[in-house]
This record gives sequence, structure tokens and C-alpha cells, in this order.
Amino acid sequence: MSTEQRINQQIRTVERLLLAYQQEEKGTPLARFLTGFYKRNPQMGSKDRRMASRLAYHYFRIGHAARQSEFSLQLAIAEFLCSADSAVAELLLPALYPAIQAPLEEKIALLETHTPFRLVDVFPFLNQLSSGIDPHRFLLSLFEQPDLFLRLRPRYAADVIGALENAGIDFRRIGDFTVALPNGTALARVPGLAGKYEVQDYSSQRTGGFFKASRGESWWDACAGAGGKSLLLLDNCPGVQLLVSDIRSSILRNLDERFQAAGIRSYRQKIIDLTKGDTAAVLGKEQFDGIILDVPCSGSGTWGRTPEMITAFQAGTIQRFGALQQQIAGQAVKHLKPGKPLIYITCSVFAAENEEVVRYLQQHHRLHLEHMETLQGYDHRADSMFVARLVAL
Ligand SMILES: C[S@@+](CC[C@H](N)C(=O)[O-])C[C@H]1O[C@@H](n2cnc3c(N)ncnc32)[C@H](O)[C@@H]1O
Repeated sequence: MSTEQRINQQIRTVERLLLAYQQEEKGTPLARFLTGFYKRNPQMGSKDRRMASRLAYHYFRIGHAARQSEFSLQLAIAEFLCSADSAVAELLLPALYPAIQAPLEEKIALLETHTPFRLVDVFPFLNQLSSGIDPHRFLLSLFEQPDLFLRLRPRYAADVIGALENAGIDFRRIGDFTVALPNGTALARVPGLAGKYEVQDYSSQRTGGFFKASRGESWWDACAGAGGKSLLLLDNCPGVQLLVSDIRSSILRNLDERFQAAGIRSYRQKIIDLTKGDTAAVLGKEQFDGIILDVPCSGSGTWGRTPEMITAFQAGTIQRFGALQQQIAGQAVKHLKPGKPLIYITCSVFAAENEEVVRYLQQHHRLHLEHMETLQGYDHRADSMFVARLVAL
């Protein structure tokens, strides 16, 4: 088979794969779909699978841009933009291909001059961004996959760094307890690491700086999920009395496993749906010294990892999340002691889920805003998040 035939076959395979993906239930993560697709197509070898995954992810990174073009041209544009070397771009965009290693801005200018690609078409929700997000830099960050970040447990930080160095792993250190690695780094093969670190995005790690908890205080992680923020809290302040809750019992089982691996045994756990107005039925009159509220959200700050969401997402959903977050936060704050903090967190870049919810809480729930910040992931090849520290009056 000639190189050209091989490339055309790859393009057809990805087209077939993406057609099958469109038949899936809306919102199915691409990663999960790909696992199933490869199981159903065992004739695809590991090299074919790697190439198909790469092309599919790049296809989604250009969002809504150039969608009227031939499928093969859309793929070539995506490849040219998102990689430094591409047989597909070389075959289909031969005049542009020599510039594939040029800076991103230059590649965008070339594509806008010579193809139907327009940067403004990529992400249709730019006018809804939080004020702390730079729209241009955010857009450009969608074209690359964020790094994999580890949070090192304080007392094992030196062990982990030593083990990574011994294994010859390529990593970047950010501060004392954070390590960035290229995605796909096979950590399971490095001996002696179990229980000494958590996989946690860098921006997510930074939210810990807002907790400021003290030993002996009682805290409630009210949307605890698999426990990422709770573990961060307990690592920063081991003497805190913790209640974790979530609407889903299945996710709290994951939390239990992670807590067990981290050697944490002393905590309380409850199933609580914060959209129901009866938290008092579960919690009585219990009041906390601090509440972490890492609310369900659009996840738009993490779409560099799940670019399929850029096209799957419906604009109206932003307002729906905003309303849900207001309801959840309004319910949780009833259990906050006066003078104590609510830490409101999202992994969204939309104002309606961030500063607008903060404004609502100030106006309707007697909370004073101490500090809020958009954590711009694009500065660090990380996710973007929002965090606010509000204090009950
Ligand atoms: C952003 S995730 C939490 C992630 C987690 N804090 C971490 O750091 O790993 C949001 C969580 O809110 C939970 N949730 C969604 N709706 C809820 C509700 N009505 N009441 C309580 N929790 C809810 C979800 O099940 C999900 O686990």
C-alpha cells in the first residue's frame, strides 16, 4: 500500500469512528467510546488505535470551525494546528505543511488565509467567559492537551521525586508538592509510589490555598465526589474533623477507596441531595467551621482534556448550571457558622457559574466575599477553575 493510500485509509477509519460516536448518547466521553470501539474492532492494531485516537481528539479541538468543509480537510486543518508533524496535513495541505512547526499564531494566520478555518468559529461561548479569563489565550489552549499533574503528599514528596528521577521520567516541578508530567506517562511502572501522591490538576491543587482551615475545626465537603478536595484539605490540615457528602453513593465508594489508600480512617460520610430543601433532616442543626462546595458545573475549564464537549455543549446549559449552583449553595450555607468560610469552586470558565453565583450568594444569603479568583490553567498547561472564599455574616 502506498503512503497516500495508507493515509486515506486512516482518514476513512476516523470518519467511520466519528459517525459511530455520533450515534452514542449525548455527552458520552470520547475516551470511553474509544475503548468500546477498539474492543468491537479487534482488527485494529495498537498503532492504528493510537493514530485513530489522535486524529479524533484533534478533530474535536477545532470545535465549530471549518465544519462546512470536506471531512478530510477538517482533519488536515486540525492536524496542522494541533501537532508539529502530521502525514495527513502533509498530504492534504502541502503548501502550508512546511510551517507546521511555526508558532501557533502563525499557523492560525496561514489557515485563515488559505482555508475556511476561522479562529472565532472554534468556541461559540466566548462572550460568556468570566472576566478573569483571557479569551484569546483560552482559545489557543484548546489546541493542546493539558499536562498530567501529581500532588505529592507532604511527607513523601522527596520519595516521589527520587523515584521519578531513578525511573528516568521526564517531569517538571512546580513548587514543593506539585509535579507536571507529559500525558500518558506510565506511573504504574514506577516502583514505590503507591499512596504517596494524588493525581490532581494543578489549578485544583491551588484551590487548597483558599481553605485556611485550623486543627480541630469541623468541615463539610458537601459535593465531595471521589474526594479530591477533601484529601487536599486533610493533607494541608490533618487535624480537621471532616464530613463528606454527595448525591451519589457510587462516587462515595471511590472516595472510601482513595481515603483508605491514603491511610485516612477518621471521617463521617452521608448521602445528601442539596437540591432538596431538607438537609436539616440529615444534619439536624449541625453548623460547620468551613464548607467546601465544589459544585457540579459545565466543566468548561477542562475541555482541553475533553475537546468533544466543545461541540456537544448547548449554550442554554450554562444558565441551567448557574441556577442549580445557586440552589445547592443556598442550601449548604444554612449549615455555616457566622464568621466562617464557604469555599465555592467550579471548573468552569463561564461567568454565570462563577462570579454571578457569588453575587447571588452575597445578595440573598448574607455572605461577605473575602476573595475570588479565576485560576487560569493556560499559564501552566492545566485546567482553568474558579474559586471564591465567602464568609457568613
Ligand atoms: C465537581 S464534582 C466534585 C469533585 C470532587 N470535589 C473532587 O475534588 O474530586 C461535583 C459533585 O457534585 C455532586 N452533585 C451533583 N448534584 C448534587 C446535588 N444535588 N447534591 C449534592 N451533590 C451533588 C456530583 O455527584 C459530583 O460528585
